[in-house]
Amino acid sequence: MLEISNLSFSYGPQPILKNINLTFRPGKMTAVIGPNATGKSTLLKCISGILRGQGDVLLDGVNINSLKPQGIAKEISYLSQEGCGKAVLSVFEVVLLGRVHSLSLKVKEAEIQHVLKILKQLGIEKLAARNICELSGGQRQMVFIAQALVREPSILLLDEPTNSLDLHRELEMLELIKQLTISRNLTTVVTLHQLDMAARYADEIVVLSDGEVYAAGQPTTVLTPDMLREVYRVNAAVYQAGDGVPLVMAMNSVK
Ligand SMILES: Nc1ncnc2c1ncn2[C@@H]1O[C@H](COP(=O)(O)OP(=O)(O)OP(=O)(O)O)[C@@H](O)[C@H]1O
Repeated sequence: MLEISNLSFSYGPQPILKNINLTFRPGKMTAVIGPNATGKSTLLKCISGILRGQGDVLLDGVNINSLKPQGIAKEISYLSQEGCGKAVLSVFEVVLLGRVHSLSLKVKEAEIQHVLKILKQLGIEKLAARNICELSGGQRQMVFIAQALVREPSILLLDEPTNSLDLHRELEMLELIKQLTISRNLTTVVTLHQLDMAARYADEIVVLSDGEVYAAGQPTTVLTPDMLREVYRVNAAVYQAGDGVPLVMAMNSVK
């Protein structure tokens, strides 16, 4: 279980995260939503140990800041929004780097098979020998997701994982993340801007507003016209799909 207790963080004088308290459970996928610049990425960075705030991030009761970097890397996979820079690496090598905590100079056959399996699972095995920087934005995104998954973490943190993906790939990706969350009992936290996708795939939704938790709970209780007006400043109706999943129909921005 992942617990965040009284977490606050600031880059400078302005507080970005303000006294956040949340619990994320194994086998469940949580979507963190909210307008731009409300602190979603910062929250994931604090959970992953990249940033240190005030308060506690507890993994099964252990403060992650007390773990060594290898210990954190073994438990937590974090997919950031940042790109690959200018690295001259093949797709295979990029994904293999996801196993860095268990690699030695001579790469074992089992590690190679691990990488091949995840490439196949994501349908990107044909890209294995390509240079990462020569791929399209969507292909690159798939590779970094493969890198996050190949680590076999217990906590999976994905910052806008469906960025740059077409609609088919987007659905495929969220279905895979959901399926892995259940089958591997992962504690999965994703930031998303697509509210209908959050409603369909997340077990719980956390709404961040100006660095604070505005609401947290099941999609049907969190996605309301009031929340959309107050947090997103849009007038919207919320319908129900045939299977009961909320559907957000935004109508206009609130002036
Ligand atoms: N490295 C940094 N140094 C200073 N300020 C930063 C830094 N990174 C982010 N911020 C600021 O912190 C605030 C929250 O940023 P963050 O990236 O967490 O928001 P977000 O909710 O993920 O936004 P988006 O939906 O646009 O990706 C913003 O005001 C941003 O400008």
